[in-house]
Amino acid sequence: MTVLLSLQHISRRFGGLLALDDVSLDFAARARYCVIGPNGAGKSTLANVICGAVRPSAGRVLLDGAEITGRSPHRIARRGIARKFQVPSCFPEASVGTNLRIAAESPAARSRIAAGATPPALADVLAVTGLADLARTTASELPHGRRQWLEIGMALVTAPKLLLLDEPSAGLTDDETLATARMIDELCGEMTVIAIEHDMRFVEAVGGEVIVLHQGAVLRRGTFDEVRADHTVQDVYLGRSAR
Ligand SMILES: Nc1ncnc2c1ncn2[C@@H]1O[C@H](COP(=O)(O)OP(=O)(O)OP(=O)(O)O)[C@@H](O)[C@H]1O
Repeated sequence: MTVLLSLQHISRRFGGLLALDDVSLDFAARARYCVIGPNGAGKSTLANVICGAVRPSAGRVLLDGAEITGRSPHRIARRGIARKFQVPSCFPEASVGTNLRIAAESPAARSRIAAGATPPALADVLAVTGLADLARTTASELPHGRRQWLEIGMALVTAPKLLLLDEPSAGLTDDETLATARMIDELCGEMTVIAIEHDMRFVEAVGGEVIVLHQGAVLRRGTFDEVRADHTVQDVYLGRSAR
């Protein structure tokens, strides 16, 4: 496999608490992953380390073989890691199309183009995010699910190598949850997608590799079926929150 992102012996302490404990993970290019685990397992800290919001106490982060450990979020975004947070960050008074154009002009997008990346056409982004009929709609008028998709679209126009999604199915209807999983399936032809999730229906529908974190360490990684059948995973996580 071609490794896009490599986490090597990552630890992160917050005072006396070890939020990440010697985590080593490789993520392949153009693949999809879901990171699951109980509350406090270290999922957000892992995402924060990847995108530069949190500096690891130990270990290295490599993107395409180049070390990015401890770089600022802006510099990491310019290297091709885009993150969509749970809380929307689009411009509410601007239209869907304008929001996408603003994101396409961002420093991250410009750096990616300068590095030789080809950003997708806005029409393609509107199509893949299911927003083709809503390009002129003001973002604040979008229902929650569509606004989440706009946020994904705003990440896509920066031509990322890696798209990091924080609980992408939170607050979505069942249909929207499945549509988001299908969207990820389409996107991972172009980029790696890592979703931090709680909703096991979504994790199943995404269908990529599942990484289970527990107490800051990787408890298990495998297919959805492998992870679901694992007794330790059932004990620490699935027994409490799966269907
Ligand atoms: N900035 C911080 N300062 C102190 N402790 C922190 C900080 N960020 C995270 N932690 C602690 O690190 C541990 C892991 O937290 P993290 O948010 O990464 O877990 P999580 O798996 O994302 O949990 P959740 O599913 O509840 O969001 C928790 O015990 C949390 O309280």
